[in-house]
Amino acid sequence: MLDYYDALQTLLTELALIDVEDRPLLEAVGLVLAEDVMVKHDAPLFDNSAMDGYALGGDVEDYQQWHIVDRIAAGASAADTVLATGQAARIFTGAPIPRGTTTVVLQENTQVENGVLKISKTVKQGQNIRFQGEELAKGTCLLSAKQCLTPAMIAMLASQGYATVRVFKPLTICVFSTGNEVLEPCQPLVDGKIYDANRYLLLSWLKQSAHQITDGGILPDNQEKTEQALRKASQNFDVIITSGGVSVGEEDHVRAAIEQLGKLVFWKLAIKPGKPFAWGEINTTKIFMLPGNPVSSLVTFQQLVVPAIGKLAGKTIENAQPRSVQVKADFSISKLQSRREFLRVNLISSEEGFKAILLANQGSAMLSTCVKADALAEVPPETAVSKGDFIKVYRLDYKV
Ligand SMILES: Nc1nc2c(c(=O)[nH]1)N[C@H]1C(S)=C(S)[C@@H](COP(=O)(O)OP(=O)(O)OC[C@H]3O[C@@H](n4cnc5c(N)ncnc54)[C@H](O)[C@@H]3O)O[C@H]1N2
Ligand code: MOO
Repeated sequence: MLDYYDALQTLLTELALIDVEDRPLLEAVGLVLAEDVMVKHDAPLFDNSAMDGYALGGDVEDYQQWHIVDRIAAGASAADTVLATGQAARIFTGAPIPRGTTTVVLQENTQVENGVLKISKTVKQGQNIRFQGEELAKGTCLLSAKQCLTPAMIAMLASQGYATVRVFKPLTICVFSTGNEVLEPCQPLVDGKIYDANRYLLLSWLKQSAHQITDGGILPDNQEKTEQALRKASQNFDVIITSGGVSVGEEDHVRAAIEQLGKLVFWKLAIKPGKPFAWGEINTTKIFMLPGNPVSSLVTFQQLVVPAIGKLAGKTIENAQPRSVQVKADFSISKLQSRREFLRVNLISSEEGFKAILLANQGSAMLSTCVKADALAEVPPETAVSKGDFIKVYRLDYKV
């Protein structure tokens, strides 16, 4: 059986797609930046006031009162004003400070009578001024390539006057369920049949991403129809994801179909749940085949396919890795397992930091535990856990 981290490394090393395009900022969030972006303008753009108040000219310790000579609002220019010693200008947050300003005093700490300003609290030189370039200097790197664009990055690009940004193209992804037993939730329930959970899990998860997601429906347990549907999908999509029919049963047709159509890699992963997992290619289309049990689908999707999609979407191997944090176990496990376990846990905040509480019902078909869980706690093979041990958890945050 293959170790989880070896499987992850193989996927992240082997997979890459590289189409790029320029997109308006608001159509780029969640996509991966294709090139480094430089600081076009110093930030702040010009020396400006951090507060509503008064800009003061001259040495603040020497003076008790100032003559107000100007009023500068945000958006106005201060180019024509020079404050001499003993002069002040009414000023607002974000407004450019005039030349000669040595400090800005808060309006709450002032009194004005007949155009003369008095200050009720000691002020220091250089207070409440945001200086040009103190945050970012023109010509330095603003954002480095191959990271996923967050709303903060989009805001940063806008603040630098970028209207478009070069990103890796969104992926087109098609999701299928498989199996004669699987029904749509709108269909009447018949003996021996079950309602589809996996396709709804994967589609709703993926639809939160910036990629283009298509519902491929349910494939019957029929070799010819499975092959037909996958051949057609491979002509239209970058990525195909299936669930079910991947293990060793006679009615498991997906693997056989991919073997006919392209290249198949089948893994027995040393993880629980999620042992049978396959991936492959039909021409340039990448295919991921998840095990049918819903929790096995969820675990392999989060721990392997989400990182693989990240890499295909342009991320570096490092940025595509799933992120774990260390928390204290609030449970013990003495029975050793040969496979690495991903257990559904709640994370509870305590005085010693976050603790992982093990949920009941860890069976690989028990989806209700996923509804309650905050994270997947990892227990390495042949490892016991004692209450208070630090363990790795992967948050169940449904990100792509
Ligand atoms: N002889 C063996 N049998 C099984 C093995 C094995 O190694 N030897 N592995 C077991 C493990 S572990 C898993 S996980 C499952 C995975 O099997 P498949 O990927 O072939 O999945 P199916 O057999 O099609 O289905 C398994 C299970 O999940 C239900 N299912 C399938 N699709 C859906 C769906 N869209 N929504 C909800 N539930 C679904 C299906 O009805 C089955 O109950 O194989 C074990 N067997
Ligand atoms: O490993 Mo399977 O995924 O136990 O259900």
